[in-house]
Amino acid sequence: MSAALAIDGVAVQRGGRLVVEEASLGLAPGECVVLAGESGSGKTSLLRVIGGLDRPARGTIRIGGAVVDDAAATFVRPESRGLGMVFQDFALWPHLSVLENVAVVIRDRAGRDRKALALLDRFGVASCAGRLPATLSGGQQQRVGLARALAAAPRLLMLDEPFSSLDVETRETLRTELRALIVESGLSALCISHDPADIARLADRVAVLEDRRLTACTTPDAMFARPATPYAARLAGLCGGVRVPARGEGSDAAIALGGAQLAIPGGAARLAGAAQALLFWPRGALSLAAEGVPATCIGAHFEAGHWQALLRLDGLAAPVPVQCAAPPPRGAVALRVAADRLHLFPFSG
Ligand SMILES: Nc1ncnc2c1ncn2[C@@H]1O[C@H](COP(=O)(O)OP(=O)(O)OP(=O)(O)O)[C@@H](O)[C@H]1O
Repeated sequence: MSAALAIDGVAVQRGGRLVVEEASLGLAPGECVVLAGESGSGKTSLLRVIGGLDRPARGTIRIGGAVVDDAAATFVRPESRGLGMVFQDFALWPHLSVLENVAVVIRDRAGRDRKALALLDRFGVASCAGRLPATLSGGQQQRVGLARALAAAPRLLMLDEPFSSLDVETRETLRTELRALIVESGLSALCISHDPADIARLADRVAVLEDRRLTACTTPDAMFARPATPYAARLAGLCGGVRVPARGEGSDAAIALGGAQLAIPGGAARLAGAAQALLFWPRGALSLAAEGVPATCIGAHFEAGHWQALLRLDGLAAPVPVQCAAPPPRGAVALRVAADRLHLFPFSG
């Protein structure tokens, strides 16, 4: 079966400069890929090119196996690409009712309103059918946006930060609904987001735009186990991001943490000669113990079912949160560090 989307060697230019130098990515039918990257890294620019709103400077884009743009003579217009698009700002037509916003996209005129109403019902906004978009809440407008994106029976759904302007609860509900829709309908989706919660709930794989390149697309668990960059470590939900002095010692890396020296097995290669490292760790790799790295507990808070103690360590500007069974007393504590679970990146800032 053809890939739902295949982009090959795509470069994108905005305002006369290359914002994406090289992007290659394939999406299998029924797969959801989250496209992440820092603000300004070119995510929207890449989505616009796939959607046919702009042309690539180089490369080839295929949808369902057919070339829709080859940066030369071949160009299939956006409305003929079989895409459903959902935008951050909803982009509903303000002068049309909710029902009309969805119905107008349905190609087959027979039973248009009935089909539009069924889609609105699926997203829980059928009761808003006669209203204008401006009279709806953000969450309701985004539900209408999803219904409209599906109305043209797309092969591929493209979403540009679809939940970013919604409150936490609506965001969580819509994420779950979208995931269910993708799984049940077999739709493929490419969703721009830099929210780790979107990755956790939606992504089969994650593609990251960094330094104008799309890095290898990987599953969320592989990204958690072996993040390629500090940005990927944050996205994957690892803790930390603290900067420490470091040096190579044979094949290991020796880091200074809170006045103690720790050896990270096999860390020298990852350090690549840098004198400082950025450290990340999975929750649980740092724990309070009877003996270990000296630290000072400055307080604790309860967070989603467990306690987090805030520790100050010598030489670190920011306090380090550490999960614990009960809040420890303030003052001197010791920290056990599972050095083999630390992730290390060279830092040269
Ligand atoms: N119309 C434009 N003309 C010139 N430059 C542009 C235009 N639109 C975007 N850019 C620039 O292209 C780069 C990529 O922008 P883009 O909006 O694709 O990034 P993004 O990753 O989607 O960012 P964000 O997460 O903030 O939405 C940025 O440096 C931006 O300033």
